[in-house]
Amino acid sequence: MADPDETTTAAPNAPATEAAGPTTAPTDPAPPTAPLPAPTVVADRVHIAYTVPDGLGGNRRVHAVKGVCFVARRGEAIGLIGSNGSGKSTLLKAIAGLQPVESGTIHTQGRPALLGVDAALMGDLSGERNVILGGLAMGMTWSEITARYDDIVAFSGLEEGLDEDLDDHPAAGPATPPADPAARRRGGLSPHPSAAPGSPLSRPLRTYSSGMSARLRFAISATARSHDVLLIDEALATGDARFRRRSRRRIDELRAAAGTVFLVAHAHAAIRETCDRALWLEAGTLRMDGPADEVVAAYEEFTRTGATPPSR
Ligand SMILES: Nc1ncnc2c1ncn2[C@@H]1O[C@H](COP(=O)(O)OP(=O)(O)OP(=O)(O)O)[C@@H](O)[C@H]1O
Repeated sequence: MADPDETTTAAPNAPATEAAGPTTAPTDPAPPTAPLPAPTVVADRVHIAYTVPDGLGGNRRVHAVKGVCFVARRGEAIGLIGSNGSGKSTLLKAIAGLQPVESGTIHTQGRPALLGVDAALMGDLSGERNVILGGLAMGMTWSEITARYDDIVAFSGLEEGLDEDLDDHPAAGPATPPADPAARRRGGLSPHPSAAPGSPLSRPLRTYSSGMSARLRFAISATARSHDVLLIDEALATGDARFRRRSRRRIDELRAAAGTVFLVAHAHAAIRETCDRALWLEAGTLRMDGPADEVVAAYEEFTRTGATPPSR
């Protein structure tokens, strides 16, 4: 809203001739509101249910998402928070088009990409092979993966040392010799990638800490290509502060490229740092939609005291 004081303080600087009569401000003191950025995802009364065996030979319906409505716009980073089993991952999968809705609709603009590599990555395969697998799962072509492989690995930080992010403070030396990119190229990604022996990327994914595999997953999705709608599930939950900063920068870049980012994370710091808006789901229902700080604070209050915000 325009500040009346501010409007009047402009008048003394106006030329005397103009000051004598009714003044016409050179610019409108209350310019028309800028048009809202274009919607990228519109969820309209979305219900999603699973059918699961009831153990008695019949089936039981699990109503995971109940009548959720929201509009996401270009340039937004939206956190999804809520208790375990509240429907966050289900909603994310539905936005990605991987989970049918029972009723209601989800319209998406452009091409949504879920960090769907959770399902696709395989514990017995090396990190390097999982980069390829994850890239394919993200819809990249073979040549796109080859072209971006080094970026993905660099972003993950896995060749720099396991739990160090070397953005700001290079460690004295990595825990294992870094893979020689030239050697890896000689080995080629097709048909058999070959990370240097001893590199974390040569080890099976199941030997990674949860933080390491989270980094790899995030690196695959975030580096893969620019997305109109990027959906990230828990990727930032386990990264250390420096990795989170790097991730946040990347999310900012994606937003600057006019995409929309959805992030599911139990770590509220990640939501606060990364998102400007948050949706709070509880037992499948959208409890609150608003500025990330406010929604996280209300959710934290709820988890402490059971208090819920006034219904919308
Ligand atoms: N494939 C499935 N088959 C049957 N029920 C499912 C399936 N996936 C999720 N559910 C159920 O749907 C509900 C919502 O689950 P969902 O994983 O979406 O919640 P969430 O908020 O992401 O949980 P968390 O925070 O624990 O990851 C839960 O009751 C869950 O048990």
